Amino acid sequence: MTAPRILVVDDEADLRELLEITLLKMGLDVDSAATLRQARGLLEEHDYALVLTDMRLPDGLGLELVREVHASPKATPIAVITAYGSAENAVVALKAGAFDYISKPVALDALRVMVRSALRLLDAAPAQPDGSVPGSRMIGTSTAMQSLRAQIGRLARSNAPISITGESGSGKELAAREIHAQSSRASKPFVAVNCGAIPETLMEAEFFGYRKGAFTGAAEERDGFFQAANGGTLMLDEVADLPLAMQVKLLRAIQERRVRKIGATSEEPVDVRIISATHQDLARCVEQGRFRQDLFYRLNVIELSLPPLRERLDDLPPLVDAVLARLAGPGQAALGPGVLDALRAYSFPGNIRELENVLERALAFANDGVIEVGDLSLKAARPSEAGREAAAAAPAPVQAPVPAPVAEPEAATAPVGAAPGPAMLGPGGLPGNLPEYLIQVERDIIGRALQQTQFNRTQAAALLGISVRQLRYQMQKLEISAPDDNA
Ligand SMILES: Nc1ncnc2c1ncn2[C@@H]1O[C@H](COP(=O)(O)OP(=O)(O)OP(=O)(O)O)[C@@H](O)[C@H]1O
Repeated sequence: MTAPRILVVDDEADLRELLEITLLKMGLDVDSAATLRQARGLLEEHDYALVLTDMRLPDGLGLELVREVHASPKATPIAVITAYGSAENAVVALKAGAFDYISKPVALDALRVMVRSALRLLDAAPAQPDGSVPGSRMIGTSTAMQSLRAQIGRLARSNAPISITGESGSGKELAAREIHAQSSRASKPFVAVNCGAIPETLMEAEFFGYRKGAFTGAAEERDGFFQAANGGTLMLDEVADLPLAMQVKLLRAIQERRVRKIGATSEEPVDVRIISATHQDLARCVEQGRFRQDLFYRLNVIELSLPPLRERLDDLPPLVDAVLARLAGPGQAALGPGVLDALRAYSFPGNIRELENVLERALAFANDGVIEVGDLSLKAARPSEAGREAAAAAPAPVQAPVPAPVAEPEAATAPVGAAPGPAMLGPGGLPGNLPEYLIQVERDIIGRALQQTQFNRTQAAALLGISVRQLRYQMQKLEISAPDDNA
């Protein structure tokens, strides 16, 4: 078997030699070019597992080569070597389709890590003609989904930071998992962090870890999210909720690709691909001074936008089938007449997660596994135009809005917004299980505050006399999520 072949493009003879020797020692074949012209000639003649190019060459910019190689059907990964401190160049190259970048002076360890990562792409499972990938949990064949799949396939072949936007429950985390699973990092961990749910005082320790004895209670050395995701992907969910002080530290970690545990004297290298997600408009957060421009620039290298469910209603039937099969077993549940139309007419502010919750609840009411329109209990909040028409045509019992649980659907989720009922009280009117009862009381109160404020978390927190961060933390803990967030 022939060794994978790498093309090094650099006009500095010393650096070229250093790169050649390092790659040869890794058991790879290496070709070298000192100019764009030579590189183009070699690219026509051979197939490469990776192209590694300097940004400035005597006859043009490495960026031109990035664009050409990225646009070519061979889809060869191409990485750039950037001058020290020129973060802008790195971002421009990643936006143009570079697989990754490495800064000068070239750290050989980091170079080896990057090269191995590119080589793993050679073994990546090829997508089906419709863009789907074996083992994918992502359902849907609508035009929007096809385009999303194609984008995911392309993004999986790069290490560039991605910023995923989309309404709550529209599949941002699933898309991030999919990118990871199709990438050269698939065998390494995928770590998802909800930035809004970590108390501010614990953030640094959670992200970067700590040394034993670094602070009271640090009985053992502990890794943070960065170390846990090393070699893999770190998903920063609800990234807009990061406090400004933490944003500075995060930017440094991303730029330097190194982190320092609390209490440590030295930094350690980390190789992590960052995917961030938010349902907020990050650019607006920057305008409002709530999010740092420089971090936004680093995270937002490539944007992936997820369409809301109501804009891809063609996916509703396969999604419903898949959810019912998962909840009830294959072929064990079905929809009665008019149910699909009623679902189509609903606006699904909580998107696919809400669809899952609606069907789970409906199944509980359904006779013999057949869901009727009346079992759906669709919310009255903000129905779409079509929704209003359908509601007139097929009146379903409409309940007050109920926050949807955030946990995986298979997790047990008590209904929120319902006061703890007499069933929870034992002899003498005392709760038979105090902790359970108190959890239920808290869920009820938070649910009511959210309903009263139309799910505006800032107002709900003010009503309850707690901070928004505390509210988010409690919501996460108690598995409460608002179908739409106005906070
Ligand atoms: N295309 C899809 N096919 C099948 N299931 C999906 C799809 N998209 C999302 N889901 C399911 O919907 C639920 C919500 O998805 P996910 O958690 O990825 O959304 P999210 O946008 O990250 O939500 P949030 O904004 O609350 O963080 C999950 O159970 C997920 O598996």
